[in-house]
Amino acid sequence: MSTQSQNEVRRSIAEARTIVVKVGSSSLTSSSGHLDPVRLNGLVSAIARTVRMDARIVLVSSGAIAAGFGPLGFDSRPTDVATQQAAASVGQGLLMSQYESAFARYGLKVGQILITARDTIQATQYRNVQRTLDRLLELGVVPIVNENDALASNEIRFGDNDRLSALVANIVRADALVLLTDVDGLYTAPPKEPGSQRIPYVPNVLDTLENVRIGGTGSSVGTGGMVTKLEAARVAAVSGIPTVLTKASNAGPALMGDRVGTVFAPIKRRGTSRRLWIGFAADPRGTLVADEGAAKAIRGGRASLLSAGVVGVTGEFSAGDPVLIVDEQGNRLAKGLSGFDSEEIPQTLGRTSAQLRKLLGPEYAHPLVHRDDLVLL
Ligand SMILES: Nc1ncnc2c1ncn2[C@@H]1O[C@H](COP(=O)(O)OP(=O)(O)O)[C@@H](O)[C@H]1O
Ligand SMILES: N[C@@H](CCC(=O)OP(=O)(O)O)C(=O)O
Repeated sequence: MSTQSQNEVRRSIAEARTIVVKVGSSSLTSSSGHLDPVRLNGLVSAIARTVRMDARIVLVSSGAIAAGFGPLGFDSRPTDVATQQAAASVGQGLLMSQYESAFARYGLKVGQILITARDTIQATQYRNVQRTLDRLLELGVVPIVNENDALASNEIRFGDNDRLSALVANIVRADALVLLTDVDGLYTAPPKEPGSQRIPYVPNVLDTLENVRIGGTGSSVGTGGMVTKLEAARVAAVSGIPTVLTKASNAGPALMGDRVGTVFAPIKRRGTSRRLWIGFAADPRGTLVADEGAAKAIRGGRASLLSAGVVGVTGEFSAGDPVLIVDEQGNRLAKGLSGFDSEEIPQTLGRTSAQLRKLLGPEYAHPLVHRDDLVLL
């Protein structure tokens, strides 16, 4: 895919039909960390204007914990997981109630979707989330997504909503991702540092960003800082989706394609939702080790992984489960869906399809990972 100019990327955002807008806690709260209705209303007004111009918007909104800790009598955002979960449980309803009345002023309905990381990992759940989001959009509803903080277990929590928003952009096959935060884009260093400058355009977010220093959160309420926003922009870029990162008060101009914030160009053409799930969301259940020849074929693209080129297997999984494919040095090559149960694999290793047919029967004469089920990393 040839590199697009900044203007082209901004125009594609202005013309996007389906857009995922992510807003961070720091953009919805006052300096004391409590939910700020003025900021929330400003965002809703920008989104409503875009929806009126026939766009479909999914809003990924943080802010449940921020909305909940005040009513529970805490002075500041809690730091332990159990109290954060309790605050999110109280705050999520309050957050939705504010969104519901703010969008109602523009005649728009909202629908709440709370997602855990597991919902993006398991294929059936992923499709379920996809079906609900698609239907809400068809019905003209603005889906409002947050991580299901009250239930998310600590080990596999997103924690921030940045990466979740990039996965949601994949799920709804979005044309653009808009990341709204408390700074106007990516800077050459954390913006509080004197001399740091905004970077208006990143043509390839996979390149090392030379002379850019990325730091964590700048507020007492934000979670991932710039690190997770860049991860989100990377996932979007390799999924064929352009991203604009800017401050929440610039939501309107960003959605119009104006030169605010930082835009990240898409790098690859958009894959199918299923391949994107395999590549980004699926949690590998085991590992297959490819020999030198197979590793080369896989790196070249469009090759299946045959049992003849596999020298090792670890993990317990069933046919259809996601697996990681590595070379003999342990370098990650690809993710794919296994064609066999893990316990069937040892007897197939090193054998050609003809040998498998003869030794084990015709049902074994197929690739270990078919190329349609394989995504390069
Ligand atoms: N190079 C950088 N450019 C811009 N912001 C940066 C950079 N490094 C760190 N940051 C910090 O990232 C913060 C935004 O992330 P975060 O606080 O998690 O916000 P949100 O709540 O919107 O997710 C900014 O306030 C800023 O202090
Ligand atoms: N899901 C949490 C969001 C956690 C968080 O602070 O995320 P972010 O502001 O996007 O870095 C909440 O609603 O409070």
